[in-house]
Parts: sequence; C-alpha cells; structure tokens
Amino acid sequence: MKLLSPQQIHEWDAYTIEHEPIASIDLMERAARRCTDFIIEHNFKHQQILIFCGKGNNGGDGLAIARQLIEAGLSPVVYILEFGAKGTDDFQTNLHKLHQLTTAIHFIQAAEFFPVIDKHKDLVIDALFGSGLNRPLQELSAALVDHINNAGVTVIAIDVPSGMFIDKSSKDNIVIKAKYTLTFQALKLCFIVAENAPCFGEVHVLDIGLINSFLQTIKTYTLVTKQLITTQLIQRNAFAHKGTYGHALLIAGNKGKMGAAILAAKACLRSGAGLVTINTNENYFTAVHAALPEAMCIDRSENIDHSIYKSAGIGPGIGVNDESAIVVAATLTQFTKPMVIDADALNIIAANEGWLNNVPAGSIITPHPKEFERLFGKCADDFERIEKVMALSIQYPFTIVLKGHHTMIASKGEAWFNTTGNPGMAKGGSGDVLTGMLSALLAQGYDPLQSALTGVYLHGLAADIAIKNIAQVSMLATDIIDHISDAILSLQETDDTSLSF
Ligand SMILES: NC(=O)C1=CN([C@@H]2O[C@H](COP(=O)(O)OP(=O)(O)OC[C@H]3O[C@@H](n4cnc5c(N)ncnc54)[C@H](OP(=O)(O)O)[C@@H]3O)[C@@H](O)[C@H]2O)[C@H](O)CC1
Ligand SMILES: [K+]
Repeated sequence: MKLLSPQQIHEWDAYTIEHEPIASIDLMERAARRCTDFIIEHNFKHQQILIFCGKGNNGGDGLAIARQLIEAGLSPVVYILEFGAKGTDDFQTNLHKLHQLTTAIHFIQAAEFFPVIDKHKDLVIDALFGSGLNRPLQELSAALVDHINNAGVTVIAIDVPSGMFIDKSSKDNIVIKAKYTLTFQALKLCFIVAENAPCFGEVHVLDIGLINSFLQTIKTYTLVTKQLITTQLIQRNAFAHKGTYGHALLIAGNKGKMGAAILAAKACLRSGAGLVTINTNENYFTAVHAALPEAMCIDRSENIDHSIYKSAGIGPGIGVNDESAIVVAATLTQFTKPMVIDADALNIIAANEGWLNNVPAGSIITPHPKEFERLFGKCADDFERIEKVMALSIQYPFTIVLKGHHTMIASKGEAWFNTTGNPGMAKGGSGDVLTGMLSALLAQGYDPLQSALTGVYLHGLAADIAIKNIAQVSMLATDIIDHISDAILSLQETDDTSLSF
C-alpha cells in the first residue's frame, strides 16, 4: 500500500472517474455511504449529530452524509462555513438535494453563529476541509475549529481532520482534534507521524472503490505489509546445516549491560542465524553461557578474524567509552560485509567526525530519533526528518531504519513505513532485539533492504502477538523474542490483518 500526496489522490480520483467509469457525484455518494455506514454501525449514543461543512468536496461529503443519515431516520443539523464563494459542483448538487429533505441547514458567516455544542449530547462530523487544504486555518475557520475543540465533544473527521496537511507539517497550526478519522481508500503520510497523533485519533481506512491499478504507476512511500514481507521470505533448504544460515558476530554488552548482548543474541538465533558469537569482555562469558548456551563468546581484546562471519551487529550495551570507540573504529574499517549499527555504536560514530563515511556499503543503521539527531542534527518537525532521511539514503550507501511507532526504512531514495508494533515496545531492550534480528537476516543471505523490511516487520508483529496475552505495560523485550517464532509462523497464514491500522 502506498502513501499518496494530495495531487496523487486527486489524480487517483480522476483516474477512477474516467476508467470505472463513474460520475464524480456518484463517487462522492459512495464515499459518503461508507462514512454513514460507519456512523450507523457504531451506534453512537449521542442525541444530536452536528455536521460542519466547508464548501469544497469535503463539505460535499458532509452534505451527502447528512442526507443519508436523514434517510436512515436520524435528524442531523448541518452548519456550512460561509466564505461568500460558491461551493464546488458536487457540493452544490448535494446542497440542493439536502434542501429537499430538511431545513436544519445553517450558514456560519461570523463567530456569533457558532452553535452551542454539548459534549454529552452532541456528536460532531468534521467535513470542513479535506485533502484540498492549501494553507493553515485562519480567522473564522480557525475560530470554528477552536470552538469545536474547546467543546471537548466526540469528533469524527471525514478524510482528514480539518486543518491537517496530508504531506507536510501542521505543527503549531489549528487542527480539529478527532476521536475517529474516516479516511478514503488509503492511509496518508499525515497519519504516520507522531506529531499528528493527538489530532487524528483512531484512523479507519474506508474502501471507496478507487481503481488499484493506478497505484502501479506511482512512486512514493510504501507501507510494509504482510503481503510485501511474505514475498521476500527465503525458504529453508532440506539439506541445510548450521553453516548454511550464516555466522553472526554481535559486538555487544559491557559492564552492567550484558543483558543487551544476550537479548540481541537470543533474538538473532530465534530469527534463524546458524551460529552467533558475542564479542565482549571475558569476565562476562559466564553470564552469556548461563543465559544462552547456544551462543559463543570471544574476548573483546582479541583480534577478530572477520572472514568467518557473514554479518555483524554492533552497539547494544557497549557503552560510550574509549575501549568501545576503538572496537567501533576497527570494525568499521575491517568488517567489509554488511553490518547492523545501533545504540552506543551510533553515539560513538556521532561523536567522531568522518566515521560515518567508514560505514561499509550495504550496512543498516538503526537510530531512534534522539540518536538520529546526534548523527545528523535537529529537525524542525517529523516531516523535515522524513525528508532528511530520504536525502541521506541517497547520500550514503547504507539503509536507514529510523525507529518509531511507524518505523521508517529508507534506501537509495526510496522509503517504507512499518505497520506492525505497539506502545508496549517502548521499553529498554526492544532495540537490542531488533539488532539481533537484523543481524540474523543478513547472516542468512537476505540483502540489506530485505533484512531491514523483514526484520522491522517481524519485530513489531512479534510484539503484536505478545500483547494478545500480556498487557502492553507489562511487556518485556524478552516477550518479543518469545513471539518471533509465532510471527514467522503467522506469515504462512493467508489472511492479511496487517492492513488494518
Ligand atoms: N478519492 C477521494 O479521496 C475522494 C475525496 N473526496 C473528498 O474531496 C475532498 C477534497 O476536496 P477538495 O474540494 O479538493 O478540497 P477541500 O474540500 O479539502 O477544500 C476545498 C477548498 O477550500 C479552500 N481552502 C484550502 N485551505 C483553506 C483554508 N485554510 N482556509 C479556507 N479555505 C481553504 C481551497 O480553495 P481556495 O480557492 O480558497 O484555495 C480548497 O480548494 C477529500 O478530502 C474528500 O473528502 C470525494 O468526495 C470522493 C473521492
Ligand atoms: K475534514
């Protein structure tokens, strides 16, 4: 599934109108019908539905919803934000139809016409502005959105909360705070970024029958879904032995942080690496062997024969200190195969100018936003960060995994956003698990981008499976590891639950 810009959405609309073919007004009717069905099915216990409409097609949707609700026996009241200009053709057609059914249509020309909103009795449908928003809300429209937000009422936003841009930052702007957003046909970038989360609430993607073949021609961000991942899986060979699936080296752990190394190593083995060796201080070998007998250890002060390892993961729990910096510098220059670089290894690279240029081609770096900032500087907002990641993925020969609720994976100017995972993962150790998983996939011969997409997806999926039986607040990184196998097994099932959002 792809994340389209407003222009691409508009073109998709036009493509469907021409090729289905369907009249634009009928497409609006279909979109409105999906929203009306949602409202009726959810059986909101509110006594009064207030529908706020602009005069574009988003407002047209609102008018069509009002009519369909009346036809279903409800009595919504419609408020139209009046700027003096005529509405779009489909808006006007729907206004005309609505006038035949009700007189409860009010025009708002000034703040004195704002209705009193009772949060206990009213349900608000926000159809003021949709994908046609081209500037921040100001004056009357901003005052109306403030008025709705201040009422603390349940709001259902149609397509997008009014005031929210689809593909650029709306930070510090006035935006509707919706409890539900009913967006048409596909997710949009605005629902992927954390900065918009307080405004979009629960996002439901409603299928309005736009023609999917249009998407084949579109180059844009893609969502990582089950379908994408299952097509990339490498099947195990019946004649395989432990050497077939690679030996992963994990340069991880240090005094007080051996847990990071053990988590990474266990995740690495659970994700299919044939052999795992942890490079750490000799003093901690016993801890590793007690917790994970399947893992081997080599001492950090020894010279490493890099040739025997198919992949390396460096960073979890190594600490930012001179000894670790020496290991990072040596590994960057001597380990010529793809590696996963995480945590303190990233912090060490960030603190040493020019080291980023030594990262071997085909590697994967996995910063969270703070580590990203240390490496590449501050960004004003989430959208600027996404653009920066895109530019960096062209500039550098490595894959960037920017961790977050919808982890972004970028390589060579193309980017994907993950769809699995949950807030239970916001706990120490989750990142170490991911490093182990990615190292395992590289060791098995997945290419770096495939490893990043598959590893990130499975990591989130394992956590999603874990919370079926564990409260999100109680989930541990170990629980993610314990469900990696279930996640892999579930890829063999045919239903595609990953598309739900
Ligand atoms: N495939 C689909 O997704 C479908 C979408 N539908 C719905 O259509 C809207 C998009 O409708 P559109 O008419 O293009 O745009 P809006 O309704 O969002 O906006 C209308 C006009 O409002 C003006 N505008 C923009 N920003 C502001 C602002 N800050 N303040 C005041 N006015 C603003 C602008 O006109 P200007 O001439 O003033 O620049 C907009 O053109 C989509 O979101 C869906 O809800 C279809 O119903 C079905 C298919
Ligand atoms: K809206």
